[in-house]
Amino acid sequence: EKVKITKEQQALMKVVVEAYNRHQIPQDVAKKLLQEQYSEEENFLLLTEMATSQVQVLVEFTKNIPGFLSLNHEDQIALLKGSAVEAMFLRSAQVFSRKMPNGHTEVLEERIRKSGISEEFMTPMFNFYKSIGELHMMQEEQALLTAIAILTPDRPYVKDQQAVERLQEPMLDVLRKLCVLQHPQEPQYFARLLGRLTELRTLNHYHAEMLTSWRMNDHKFTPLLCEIWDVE
Ligand SMILES: CC(C)c1onc(-c2c(Cl)cccc2Cl)c1COc1ccc2cc(-c3cccc(C(=O)O)c3)sc2c1
Repeated sequence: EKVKITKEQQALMKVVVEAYNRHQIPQDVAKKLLQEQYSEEENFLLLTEMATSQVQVLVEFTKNIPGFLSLNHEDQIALLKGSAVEAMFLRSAQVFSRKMPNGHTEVLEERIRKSGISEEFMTPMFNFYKSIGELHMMQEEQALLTAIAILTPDRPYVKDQQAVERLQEPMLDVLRKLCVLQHPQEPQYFARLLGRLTELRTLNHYHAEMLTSWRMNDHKFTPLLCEIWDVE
């Protein structure tokens, strides 16, 4: 049957996409990736600064997701803590797939590869970046997929999962319709996007180990990252 995005679905998408585009890492912060030198220490410090800036951006974006601020306050925190790493993988993946004009892509890869992350995490991490790049996602899809990842009901410590489901479902609905309308030649496209969310869950586990090994080598994080990742 003819798929049609309703007026209210258009409005929901508009709010999410505008919030996604409005809240970005400040360009002077992103530009540092190109300027500073390349020691493992310098790479780690730069990536820590990017992640800290990204978490601030993520909090502002999340506050603009319709209904999020009406959730139970503890659940809001649980959703942010539970999705931060996934949202940052999605965000940094877009840097790779966007093929940044001013060489951010190579520089970011170089810095991630030389920041004290052990080899075993590089493969799954860069496989994910590659699989996102191959989707050539539109910004509407990126914004909605990030909102859907944040609104995952079964994160640890979420009390009212139904309330989160009620916010996530309309996002999934409009993303499904958008995929059908934008990728008519690829009926499985929506399923491929959701498959990325499953891949992100596995990256959470790798990331927890990355944090442990950084801490074992006495790497320091910022207070915001310590809070969101429950370290120190
Ligand atoms: C604490 C730090 C060492 C760390 O620990 N784990 C991770 C991580 C790594 Cl490695 C990979 C994936 C996820 C995480 Cl969470 C990180 C670094 O996380 C980040 C997070 C977001 C961004 C956005 C960027 C970026 C660049 C240019 C342009 C833009 C742009 O949006 O224009 C964004 S770089 C960047 C680095």
